[in-house]
Amino acid sequence: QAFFKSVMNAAPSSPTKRHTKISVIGAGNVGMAIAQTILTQDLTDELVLVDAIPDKLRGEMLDLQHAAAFLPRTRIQASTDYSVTAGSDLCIVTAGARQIHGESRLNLLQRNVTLFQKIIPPLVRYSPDTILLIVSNPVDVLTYVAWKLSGFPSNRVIGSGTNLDSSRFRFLIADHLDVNAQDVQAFIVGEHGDSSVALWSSISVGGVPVLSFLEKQEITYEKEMLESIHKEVTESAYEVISLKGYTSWAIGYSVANLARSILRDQRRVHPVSVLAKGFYDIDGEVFLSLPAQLGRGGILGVTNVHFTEEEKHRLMNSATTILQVQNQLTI
Ligand SMILES: NC(=O)c1ccc[n+]([C@@H]2O[C@H](COP(=O)([O-])OP(=O)(O)OC[C@H]3O[C@@H](n4cnc5c(N)ncnc54)[C@H](O)[C@@H]3O)[C@@H](O)[C@H]2O)c1
Ligand SMILES: O=C1C[C@](c2ccsc2)(c2cccc(Nc3ccc(F)cc3)n2)NC(=O)[C@H]1Sc1ccccc1Cl
Repeated sequence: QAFFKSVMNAAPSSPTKRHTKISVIGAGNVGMAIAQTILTQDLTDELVLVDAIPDKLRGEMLDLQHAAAFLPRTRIQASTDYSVTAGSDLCIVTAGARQIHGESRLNLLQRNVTLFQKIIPPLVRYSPDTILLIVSNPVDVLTYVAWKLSGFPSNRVIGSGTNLDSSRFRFLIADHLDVNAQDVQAFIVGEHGDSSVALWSSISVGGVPVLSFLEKQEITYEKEMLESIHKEVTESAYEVISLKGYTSWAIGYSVANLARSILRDQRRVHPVSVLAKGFYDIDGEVFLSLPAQLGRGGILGVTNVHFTEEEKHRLMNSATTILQVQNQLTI
């Protein structure tokens, strides 16, 4: 029998709310942290998990479904068959091969390119209008690979880039100054990881730029303090790896934050990996992180932020290095 008596003239569920579907490819440490955060924050109507290992995939799906009593209603599916991703608004790619002990980064990269050759075409085939958000490392090169394999316009291919680097940077600055990290704005740009570039002019606390209004000697101290904090961003990543073997929670929250800006058309500015060709004298087809506005159409624009000559030089170096790596790939 009906559980509820039908109510006369009950309004249909709001016809205006757009149905959203997110697919997460790779149900590992990172993919599951992203999936869990998306569910907790009620970011989608449908969540799909794809992986190459069927038992792990079904186990993760059942375990998340069993939390339904504590979560906003979300349809959760999982399959090794990419048809389950059909009609996705956003596809988040975290699939990656694990580094074999002693394996070169280039060899690992080529193995990940081979993985992408199997992952990207079916995602595109089943969701031709989707936005691709790449997390797998090396993320800047793999975002370029996804763009090439997808044939999508570059505004619909985004790399998480230095989004995690910047959020760690914001935490460390906030911790140093004993303020709330949400009141710290700071952009790390360029290449994700060890060679990233901290944009000093972008750092502000409670809307007050850190380096302005300081006397010259104070600026020197502040810059040395910020340089050491920037170095600690990388050191803390390696520390987490050495302590727990992987990272998950920070990348989970940072990527879910990108998904929110995209799917809710927030038009917020995030440091993410975009096709940098044409910006700051970069003329190669290379993806690097720049402060970019995110919305329902993906990358809506790239901010015209001021770079010092040194920052431009370091960005150019990263572009050259990445282009050299890309030229050695078979895509
Ligand atoms: N960009 C960043 O800031 C950032 C941060 C942390 C980790 N990462 C990267 O995220 C990636 C995943 O990290 P992890 O800790 O989750 O690794 P993991 O090994 O736990 O998960 C990777 C998953 O990919 C799956 N997979 C492999 N081949 C596949 C295929 N063909 N189709 C679908 N799934 C496939 C594996 O089965 C595994 O479950 C790594 O490349 C890592 O470097 C990036
Ligand atoms: O990019 C990663 C992947 C990594 C990591 C940690 C130290 S070096 C890389 C991570 C976690 C688990 C697996 C892997 N594998 C992997 C790493 C690099 C690569 F090129 C391919 C695979 N990486 N974990 C992380 O938190 C991030 S963020 C980070 C890493 C270095 C400097 C600065 C930052 Cl903010």
